[in-house]
Order: sequence, then C-alpha cells, then structure tokens
Amino acid sequence: MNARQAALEIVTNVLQNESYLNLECKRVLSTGWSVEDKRFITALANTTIENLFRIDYVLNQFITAKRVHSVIMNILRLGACQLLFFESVPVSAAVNESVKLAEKSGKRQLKGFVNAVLRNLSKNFGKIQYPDRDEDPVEYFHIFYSYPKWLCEQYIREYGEEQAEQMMSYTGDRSLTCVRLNRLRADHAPEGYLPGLYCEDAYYIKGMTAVDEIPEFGEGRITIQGEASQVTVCAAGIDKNNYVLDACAAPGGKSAYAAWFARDGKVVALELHRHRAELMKRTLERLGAKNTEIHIADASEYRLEWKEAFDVVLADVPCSALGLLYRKPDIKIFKKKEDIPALAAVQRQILETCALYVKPGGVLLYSTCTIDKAENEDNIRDFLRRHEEFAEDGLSPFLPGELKERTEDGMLQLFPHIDSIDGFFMARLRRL
Ligand SMILES: C[S@@+](CC[C@H](N)C(=O)[O-])C[C@H]1O[C@@H](n2cnc3c(N)ncnc32)[C@H](O)[C@@H]1O
Repeated sequence: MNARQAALEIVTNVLQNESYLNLECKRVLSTGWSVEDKRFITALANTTIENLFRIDYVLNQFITAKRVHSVIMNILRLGACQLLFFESVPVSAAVNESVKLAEKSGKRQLKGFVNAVLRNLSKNFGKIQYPDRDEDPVEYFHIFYSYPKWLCEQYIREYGEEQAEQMMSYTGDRSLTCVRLNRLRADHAPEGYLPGLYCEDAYYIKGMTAVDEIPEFGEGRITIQGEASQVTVCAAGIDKNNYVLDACAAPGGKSAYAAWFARDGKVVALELHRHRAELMKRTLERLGAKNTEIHIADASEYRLEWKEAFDVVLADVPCSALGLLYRKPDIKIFKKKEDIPALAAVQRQILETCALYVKPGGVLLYSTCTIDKAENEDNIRDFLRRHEEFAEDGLSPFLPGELKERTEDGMLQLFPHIDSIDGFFMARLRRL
C-alpha cells in the first residue's frame, strides 16, 4: 500500500462508516510507515475531511456525470485536496497518482474520468466561483470553511460575522502535540519539550507522529492532554486530602490529573461505557494514579451512598465537542443541529444528580469541550435558578493570569482562535 492508498482508506472509512478520523489515522499508521509518509498521510486525510464541503463544491464545477461511484468520488476528493491545498505536490503527481488509485481500486474504466476532472480543475483554478460573501455569508462560510450551515448560522447569530469567520478559519499548529507532565512519576519535562501557554504542567512536543515513538509516554512520565482540559482540572481547586468524584471520566485525563492534586485523598472515576472504562483503567495504571477507583454506571442515576459525600465533583459531561473542530474536523461533517437538545437534556440530568453528591461547602465543576450556549451557560443559569443551595464561585483565583479576565458570572468559555487551545467551557459552583 502506498501513502495515497492509505489516505484513501482513512477517508473512505470516515465517510462511509462514520469512523473517528484520529482513530482511523492511528490504525492505518500503526504498520511500519516512514515518518515522512506518516506526516503526508495524516495531512492529506485531515485536510480532505477538514475541507470536504469546499472540495465537493469545487469538484462539482468540473463533474458533469449525474452520479459518481463513492470510491471514485473519494479519489477525486483526495486529488482535488492536493491541487487546492498542497503546494509541495506537483499538479502532475496529484493527477497521475489519483489515476493510479482509480486503477488499483478496481474501477479501471473510470481512470480517464478521474484524469479529465482533475486536469480540468488544475487548469481552471482562477475560474472557481465561491458563493458571494456579502450576499450570502452563511453559504460562503459553509463552503469556504466547510462548516455545516446550521453552525454557520448559529455562530454568526451569536458572535457576529467577523468573529464567526475567525472561529471557522482557525486551524492551530498541527505540528504541536500538547502533553501533561505527570508529577506522580516525573518531576521535570524531558529535554526539547516546549513550555505550555497556561499551565505549569503543560508542554508541547513538535513533530510527533505517534505516542509510541516516545518512551516517556509508556513510562507514564507524560500523558497526552490538551491545555484546556488541564486548565479545567486546575479550576476545580482540588486539595491534597480531597475526596473527588469525576462523574464522566473516560478516557481518564482529568481523573489522572485530579489524582495528583488529591494525592493524599481519593478520586472516584465514574464512566457509563465499559470499553471506555477499560481504556481509562490502563491510563490510570500507566500514570501510577493509585488513589483512584473506577465505577461503571450512569452518572444521571442517583446513588444514595454518595449523598453529599464529595469535596469536589467534576461533571465533564458528554457534549457536541464543537470546541475541538479545528483539530477533529470529522465532527463538522457528522454533528447535527438536532443532536444538541438531546445532549443538553442529558447534561442537565447529570448535573442535577451530581449536585446531590457535593458536600456543603464543596465544589461542583461543570465542563464541556464545546462552544454552544445551550450546552454551557444556559444549562448553568437554568441550574442556578432552580438550586438556591448552590452559587457561582469565582473561577479567577484558580486560573492562570491571562484567563482570569475572561470569566463571566463564574463561567469561562475558551476559544481556539483567541486562546490557542481547545474551546472548553467551565463553571465553578459552590454548595452553600
Ligand atoms: C467529555 S468525555 C469525558 C472526558 C474525561 N473527563 C477526560 O478528561 O478524559 C465524556 C465521557 O462521559 C461518558 N458518559 C456519557 N454519558 C454518561 C453518563 N450518563 N454517565 C457517565 N458517563 C457518561 C462518555 O462515555 C465519555 O467517556
């Protein structure tokens, strides 16, 4: 298999089976590729998915056939992606290698079609017409930034056109991987790691293609964890002796960090799905988080034995993950507007139950990795209206310098395009 075939396999599995892009990349890249190939395959698969609506829009200006076989369409998408976004790939390579892919895919008879569409596209770059930004900004953002229309509408409505465009155009630096130094196993970062932007335990590794390349990961001295997730745990203000519940815990990033803060106390990590709990068990073992206990159960179902038992409860609820779109672009394709009310309802149920587990004087930290008012501040305001025994508790004392100013009513919404980290939301509530 060559690199473009590998990228085709990833893109096909993502689009046909709704497989997660990052997991598909990990699976396909686990079999003996050079670092250069790994980078190319990852970039090609990611850029194709990230720009899918735009690529299809452009291709449709050069396809006259009424229907195109799905394999051929994916080959055209990869070819068009190289022509539009990969300056380092010569036009001849983008076209000829796509033709070879068509041959190898068992659709020999369509190689002339692939050749014609891509050649035509390469000769007519200057004539590609995008929707008019002034006349129809929603349509323009939808195509140009490959965002679903409902989200373009929502972001324009909530943040205005200028900020919506900044949010959609932000891509971050994909060569950097954020890790957390695990102080349960290490007291300093390995040489060459770049310091984080906000957290003292956050570091960045440049040019990493797989975690198994770095021994310190296997040794549990570091773990992959975005800075926004680290900031969220810091915001809980966990003390050494605290008894902590992490109510939606897998894959265990926050539980493991909480276990360091509560190193003379205990962390109970609750997770609904058994396979994710297994994943978390391995992570917590690797990181030496011995003061943790895993429970497999539904966080919205009340357990009497936990009534007012915890000093700190983390409710890192399942969400639409819109704060991760810049680095997990497959979410843009599959997330539907209709998913949001159901998610918000689950979040409210989990919040309601978790609140019952907080000791008087204890802290409830609600968080999501999304930028969506319905799942974030609306849920919190609704909760506080109905629970006089809880009040917003200042987040600022627990946040690093620059973020202190950004809190509003005990809540913080992080934005990738402003903060250069994942778009997390957090709210700190105290039980009176
Ligand atoms: C946002 S993720 C948590 C990430 C985790 N806190 C971390 O930092 O690694 C949400 C998790 O909640 C789990 N989940 C979903 N519904 C749940 C429920 N009703 N009860 C408990 N866990 C649930 C999901 O399976 C998922 O693992």
